[in-house]
Amino acid sequence: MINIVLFGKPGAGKGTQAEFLKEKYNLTHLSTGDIFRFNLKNDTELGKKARVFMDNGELVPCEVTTAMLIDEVKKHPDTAGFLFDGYPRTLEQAEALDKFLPTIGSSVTATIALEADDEILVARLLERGKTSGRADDQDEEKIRVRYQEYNEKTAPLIGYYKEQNKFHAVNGIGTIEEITERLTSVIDNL
Ligand SMILES: Nc1ncnc2c1ncn2[C@@H]1O[C@H](COP(=O)(O)OP(=O)(O)O)[C@@H](O)[C@H]1O
Repeated sequence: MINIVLFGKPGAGKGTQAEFLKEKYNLTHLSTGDIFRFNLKNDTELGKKARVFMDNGELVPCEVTTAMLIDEVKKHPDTAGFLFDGYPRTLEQAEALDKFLPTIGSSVTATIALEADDEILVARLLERGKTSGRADDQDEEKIRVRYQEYNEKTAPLIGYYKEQNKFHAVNGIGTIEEITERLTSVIDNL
C-alpha cells in the first residue's frame, strides 16, 4: 500500500494535482475539505459540527476531523493506497494518523509539499472564489485566518516528516502539467 500526503498552503493546488495522481497511481483520494463541504451541503450532523469553524477559516477540531478521516479510510479496505489531501493539518492529526495506519498494516509512505509564494496563492484563492461558491475564498479576512492557521498549526508538520525522512517539496509554480510531472518524478523515485 502506498500512502501519499499532499501538503501545501491554501490555494497551492493540492486538489487539482490529486485528480491526476489518483488516476495515475490508482489511489483513493481523501480530501477532508471536500468531505466537510459535502456534509455542509447536506446539513448532516458532521456538517453542523464543522460549519462555524469552516465559515471562519479556522480548523475544525481534531477529534471531529480524525474520526471522520478514519471512517473514510475504513470504507476502502481493498485500495492500493490513499492520497491524503488536507489531512493531517496539525501535529496532533499527524500523530493520530501514525497511530491509526499501523492498525490496518500500513504507514505514511511520503509527504509531498507544493510550494508557492503567499502573494500568488492569495490571488489564486480570490480568483477561485469568484466561481467556486466557496465563502472562505471570497473574503480576504477569512483567507488571512486560513494562512494564520497554516503557519501556526500546519507548518510544524514539515519538521515532523523531515525527521522521519518522509518530506519532499516541489515547486508549485508552473503549468498544471509541469507540476504533475514534478510530483510523479518524486513518487516514482520513492
Ligand atoms: N485536517 C483538517 N483539520 C481541521 N479542519 C480541516 C481539515 N481539513 C479541512 N478542514 C476544514 O475545511 C476547510 C477547507 O479545507 P480545504 O478545502 O482543504 O482548504 P484550503 O483550500 O484552505 O486548503 C478548512 O479551512 C477547515 O475549516
